[in-house]
Amino acid sequence: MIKVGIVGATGYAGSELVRILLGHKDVEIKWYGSRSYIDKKYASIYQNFFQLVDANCMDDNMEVLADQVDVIFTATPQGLCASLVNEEILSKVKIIDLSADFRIKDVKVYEEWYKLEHKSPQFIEEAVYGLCEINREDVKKARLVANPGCYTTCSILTCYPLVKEGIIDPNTIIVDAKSGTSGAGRGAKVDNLFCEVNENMKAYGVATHRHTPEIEEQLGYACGEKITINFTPHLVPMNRGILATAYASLKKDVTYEEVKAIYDKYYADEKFVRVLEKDVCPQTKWVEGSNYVDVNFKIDPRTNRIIMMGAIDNLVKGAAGQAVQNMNLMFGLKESEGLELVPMFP
Ligand SMILES: NC(=O)C1=CN([C@@H]2O[C@H](COP(=O)(O)OP(=O)(O)OC[C@H]3O[C@@H](n4cnc5c(N)ncnc54)[C@H](OP(=O)(O)O)[C@@H]3O)[C@@H](O)[C@H]2O)C=CC1
Ligand SMILES: CC(=O)N[C@@H](CCC(=O)OP(=O)(O)O)C(=O)O
Repeated sequence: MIKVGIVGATGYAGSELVRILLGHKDVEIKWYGSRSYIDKKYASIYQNFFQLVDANCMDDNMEVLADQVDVIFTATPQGLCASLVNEEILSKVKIIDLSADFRIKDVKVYEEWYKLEHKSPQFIEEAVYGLCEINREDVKKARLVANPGCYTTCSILTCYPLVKEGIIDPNTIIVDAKSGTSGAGRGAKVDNLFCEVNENMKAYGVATHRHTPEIEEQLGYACGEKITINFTPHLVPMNRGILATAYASLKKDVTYEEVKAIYDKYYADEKFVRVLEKDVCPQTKWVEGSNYVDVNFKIDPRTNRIIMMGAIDNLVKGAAGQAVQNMNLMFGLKESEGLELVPMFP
């Protein structure tokens, strides 16, 4: 059995890790880390785990944790993993960080967009960006994985094949994305109160959202040049789900069949990416509770642009599910172990 510790098990991403890992046949959760609930029963915080989890919450002492487990998931605020990790810990355990601390290769870009000083820049280079469909072979060898952001997972996988194949001009990409409020975590914030979110929709982080450089960096690797894009997130009155609609100019005339063949080239063998049938638009409800990414596209001949669409569950493929997918690769397990979750509908 693989022994797992979760730092930040009491957050939304951490509790989703618990939900998924309880159904994973090769895993035993040894450590339910928390800052505010140390020594409290984990199942008293999330009663959905009543009679399923007997453990108490523990602190976030990674030094101690590293002697007791094989892998640590850090599902904690930005900066925390970088402030706790060190060479001794990394020599004993694998780390999958759900925050952004090791996603961006240029530390100056990270510090500028996150308004934080990076506490462990020495590990940035070796960290593998854990988007399994693109970096699978590197993830298998990694001891530190930077689990991608939720909007970024959805946006990158939606656009990746057409950027990689040079079908679209990547500098014309505009991603318009919507997220449910669980994307903002469990912490109390006025912006996420019922009256602020219910029956409402709002853009935020316009031209400043920190997922912008992450999308630019990864799509930049795909086309082999630095790119800039527009990314606008919106908060919508749902618990879970992200829908990304991306617009870009086509570099040449292409038919539906040609573009479909490109998506199929990259995704036909990918268990968790479903390229939908012609004219079917992805919906968040069709992926809810699952690790799937549903994608599709439509060519608009009037504007010579293509509209690419993707949907994920932000807590599963956008966070905990992808983290477990990474763990499976790192430990040589079946990539989909524990993740064969059928989407919930309605
Ligand atoms: N929510 C989502 O959809 C996604 C989240 N992520 C990332 O995952 C991480 C967790 O997000 P999310 O679960 O939403 O956030 P939450 O606010 O719901 O949870 C944060 C967790 O971190 C713990 N924590 C906070 N501060 C500290 C600290 N100083 N030391 C130790 N533990 C601490 C909290 O513990 P306690 O409450 O017990 O004090 C809690 O368990 C973030 O980096 C986020 O960006 C990534 C992709 C998607
Ligand atoms: C709705 C909402 O607030 N979503 C979060 C993104 C969550 C995520 O993916 O977080 P990290 O990249 O920070 O790990 C936000 O926009 O900040």
